Amino acid sequence: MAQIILSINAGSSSVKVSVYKANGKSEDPTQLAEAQVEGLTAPPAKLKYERGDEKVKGKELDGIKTQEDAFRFILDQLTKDEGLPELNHIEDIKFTCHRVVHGGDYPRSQIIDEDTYHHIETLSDLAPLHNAPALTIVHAVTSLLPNATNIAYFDSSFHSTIPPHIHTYPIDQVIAKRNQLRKYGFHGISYTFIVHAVSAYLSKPTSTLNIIALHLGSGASACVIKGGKSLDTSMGLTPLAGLPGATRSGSIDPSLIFHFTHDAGMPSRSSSKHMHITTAEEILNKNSGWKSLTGTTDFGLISASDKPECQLAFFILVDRILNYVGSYYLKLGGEVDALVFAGGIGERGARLRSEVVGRARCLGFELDEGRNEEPGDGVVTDVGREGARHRTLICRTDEQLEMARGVTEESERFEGGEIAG
Ligand SMILES: Nc1ncnc2c1ncn2[C@@H]1O[C@H](COP(=O)(O)OP(=O)(O)O)[C@@H](O)[C@H]1O
Ligand SMILES: CC(=O)OP(=O)(O)O
Ligand SMILES: [Mg+2]
Repeated sequence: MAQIILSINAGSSSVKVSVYKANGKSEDPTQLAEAQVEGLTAPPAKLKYERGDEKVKGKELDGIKTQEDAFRFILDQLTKDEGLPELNHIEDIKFTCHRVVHGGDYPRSQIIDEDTYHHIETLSDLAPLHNAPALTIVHAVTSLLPNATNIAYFDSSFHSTIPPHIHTYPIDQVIAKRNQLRKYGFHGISYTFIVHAVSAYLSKPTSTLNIIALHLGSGASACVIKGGKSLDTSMGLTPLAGLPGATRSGSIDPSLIFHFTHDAGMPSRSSSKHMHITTAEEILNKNSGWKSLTGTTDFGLISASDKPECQLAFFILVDRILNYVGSYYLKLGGEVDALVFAGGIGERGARLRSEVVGRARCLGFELDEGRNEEPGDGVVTDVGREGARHRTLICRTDEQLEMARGVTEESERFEGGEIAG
């Protein structure tokens, strides 16, 4: 009997679910189908579906507003697809992997039992756009797919190698330790994929790989990776810090919010029994970023528009990215194998890459504009000018595949024992 893995990636604006057939421990699982509901922050949500040659793109969906709605819709689509007989018996779904953004101190993936579930719930306040929605999907899976073992993969785990002088905030350390206030960092499942893909592409062992990686999606972050490990990243205690995003401000002067509204410290409308966020957090997480500047969360539209507000948003992102490229280059002492673009904007935003790399020329990064415009669809593509001092790459990151690999490699750690081919 084939063992089926469902890999579920709940982002802030999308839910992506990939279905895999396991091929034993040492081989990558085979993808059978991938469904994606995107645009949850820019309704109507849209469906993208791929199974073999069958492709649906941009189908508008009514009434799909939350990550849970999106997941339920996708599961229905998958189990009803006659071209996907592997999912006709849902009891064959052995593992469901869930991307959980904030994992606190968890250094690696965990089976989601009652304790883990509640621990993830307590971290919801620190990732208000992510943890609670991911748990609604875990909850749905337990009732819809009772035979599946749920495993959480944490975005924060990859950054457990960040040293204390980088992850410590200069505040009272008694309070910092008691309340676990430090930099955690996120997008780590994506950065793990990027490390493996780029080291294979460059034929360099991961332990010697030095890169500056940019994961630019609805949430955007930068990461400096030294010897294959995270040395620093732009997100912090929460995914709000660092680069701006679709609805997030990114880093601002912390005092700003008290000048913005007198209600900053009051509980927000989004607070619930399990998640407590203030008006300040609500404003900075949900009503800022591209949405507040331009009225759209779609960076593709922003990049293509010559409206002044779109130009402003576009160059704000360019500027903030350069802050990290410059400082991370220093942190690597100039020993950089590549600058890597990933995530929806990083992979599809030719104009953004061109503006960023053009300004990083003094560091030795240069683009081949032709390849930048039409990079093809390999997992890793070199878009740098031949002969440039450092390479510039695009990596089509795949968080679902990274989680599914994790399951097949470590299946004996999880309930259900060794994975079969
Ligand atoms: N051609 C494009 N140029 C720039 N950005 C794009 C383009 N196409 C899509 N995007 C942007 O990619 C972002 C979504 O990235 P993705 O990584 O899929 O998001 P998520 O964080 O939800 O996983 C959206 O802001 C979308 O507008
Ligand atoms: C951590 C984070 O911001 O994730 P996403 O970009 O998927 O919202
Ligand atoms: Mg994402």
